[in-house]
Amino acid sequence: MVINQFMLLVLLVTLAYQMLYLLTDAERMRPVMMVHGLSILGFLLALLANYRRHYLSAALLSLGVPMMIQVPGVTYMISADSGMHLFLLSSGVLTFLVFSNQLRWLRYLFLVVSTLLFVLLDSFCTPEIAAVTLPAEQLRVMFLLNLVSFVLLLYALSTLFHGQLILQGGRIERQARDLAHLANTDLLTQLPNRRRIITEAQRSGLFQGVVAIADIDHFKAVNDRYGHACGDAILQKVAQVLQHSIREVDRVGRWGGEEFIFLLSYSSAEEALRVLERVREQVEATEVQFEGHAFRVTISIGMAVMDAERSFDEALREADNALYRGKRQGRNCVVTEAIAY
Ligand SMILES: Nc1nc2c(ncn2[C@@H]2O[C@H](COP(=O)(O)OP(=O)(O)OP(=O)(O)O)[C@@H](O)[C@H]2O)c(=O)[nH]1
Repeated sequence: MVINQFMLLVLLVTLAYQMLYLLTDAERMRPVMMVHGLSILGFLLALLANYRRHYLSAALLSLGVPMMIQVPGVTYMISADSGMHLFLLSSGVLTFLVFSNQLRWLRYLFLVVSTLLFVLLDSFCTPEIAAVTLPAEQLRVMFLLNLVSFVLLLYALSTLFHGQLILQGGRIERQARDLAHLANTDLLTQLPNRRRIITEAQRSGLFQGVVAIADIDHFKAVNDRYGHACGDAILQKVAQVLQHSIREVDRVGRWGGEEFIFLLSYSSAEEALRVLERVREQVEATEVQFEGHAFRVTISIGMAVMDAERSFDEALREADNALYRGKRQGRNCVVTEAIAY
């Protein structure tokens, strides 16, 4: 893509010069026009190679033709006083555009060859031995034009690399965000997964709140009777209900299997119990549609307070014990260490 754009640009500039010489000084500039003609042929071949996906040939032609044929050829014809050979100094930067990292030896080769060529042309191509004799004033104007073009070319290349860097940075940032999302999200329910919840609970430090574990009742029977896909649909629906039944400051995640976990920042256990009781009722009242059938499930919830004296792990153990008791007491209930609703 970049080779194509670069080639088209050089081709257009060369064609423009060719037209200018043809219309103004065709007789005198004939040797230069021959070099340009040869270069145009090379550029067309480079474009063709690129189109046919022969990328190495395209890369070699796209840098080889201007650096090894056009610039040295024209400099030799009209002398180094034209400043044409300055463009050879940009080859070091251009090689990064044309050759991939696997071909970096070609970058060094082009850099060395074009620098040597620059020194040779600058030392030996004087106006006295030039095949085309141009007035000193015209050579001076050409030198200035070539110098400005050379600086603009370097500026354009820096802008291009800078733009590519910004684009790449944005892409890496997006990929990192996507990866973090994938690593922290449960695929089926799209809730935060166990790892995310643990990280958040540990990050909260002396967090005053409630940990609760909710477990779908008799879920194995649903799976066995209606199939795993039906079980998945129920898990997704229950996850939605749980997510919508808590405040933004609270968290609910999938703990694993048919278990969900809550991190609630309520000031008292009674308040948290009221909220969890409402969650339980909402799940009970929700109808899950699957392949034309309607299903209802219930959940049992065990909860425990987490504070400065009771760590997340301890509170989690207690919530698990409470849940176990809730299951034994008949399910579809919210249980703490002391009270069952
Ligand atoms: N469809 C589906 N089923 C799952 C998934 N993860 C776990 N399960 C099933 O959840 C069921 C859990 O069963 P049990 O632990 O025996 O508990 P239960 O049948 O809900 O009974 P109680 O908890 O005592 O009310 C098992 O059949 C698991 O295969 C899942 O991602 N999708």
